[in-house]
Amino acid sequence: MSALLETIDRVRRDVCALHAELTRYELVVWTAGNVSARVPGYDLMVIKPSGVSYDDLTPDLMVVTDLYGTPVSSLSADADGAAAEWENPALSPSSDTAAHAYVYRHMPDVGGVVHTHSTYATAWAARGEAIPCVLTMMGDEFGGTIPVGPFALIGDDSIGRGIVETLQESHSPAVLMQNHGPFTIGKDARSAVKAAVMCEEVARTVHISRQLGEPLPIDPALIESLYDRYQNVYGR
Ligand SMILES: O=C(CO)[C@@H](O)[C@H](O)COP(=O)(O)O
Repeated sequence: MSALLETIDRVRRDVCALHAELTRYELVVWTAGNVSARVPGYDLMVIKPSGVSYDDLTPDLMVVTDLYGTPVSSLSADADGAAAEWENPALSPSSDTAAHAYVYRHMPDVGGVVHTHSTYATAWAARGEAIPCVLTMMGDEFGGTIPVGPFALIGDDSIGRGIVETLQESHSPAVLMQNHGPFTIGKDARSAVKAAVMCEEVARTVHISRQLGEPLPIDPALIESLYDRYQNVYGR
């Protein structure tokens, strides 16, 4: 099997397995939400099919598309110059494919994108309110506030434009798309899933904190320091 086909195989298995993390952490219900990953070295991505139950997702149902969201099942030349062909399922890619594709085209360091409707983060999105950085965990993972992106209709690249415009100037790997829910990015799909899990966790904690009174802000210089340690030292 060619290196490209092996890579597609691996990315499909990873993307499929990561969808199980969305249900494990209760970030989605029914068929809501989606995970995608870039196929390293190629202008290709892998994303879940639209409207399929999480219990029925299998690696071979993950759809390979180009970075405009069009399903593709062959390349005339892989990295070695050889033609490659693979099977795509007879299913449409996720309704958010154009949004994910836009992110990959405009943020070359992003290798994974995730969308959930996790309850607390989506509640903040419904109010169009950014989550203030009042927890060390937020300084660590998000490097500041989790911002709100614009309202955008589903289906074309409007959501993608909102994600890129909002996150380009921020440390945060998460954006709360107004009236919709969180979208997260990462160097790979696993990191984007982690950001989605963390986003829900801090959305819940800050919400509860606000029921008790006004959460205490953290000095921006200390947030930078937390972010730097977590991103560059923690776990090394
Ligand atoms: O909110 C949305 C659409 O943006 C998604 O969460 C959908 O609910 C899931 O759509 P598919 O990925 O199954 O098309």
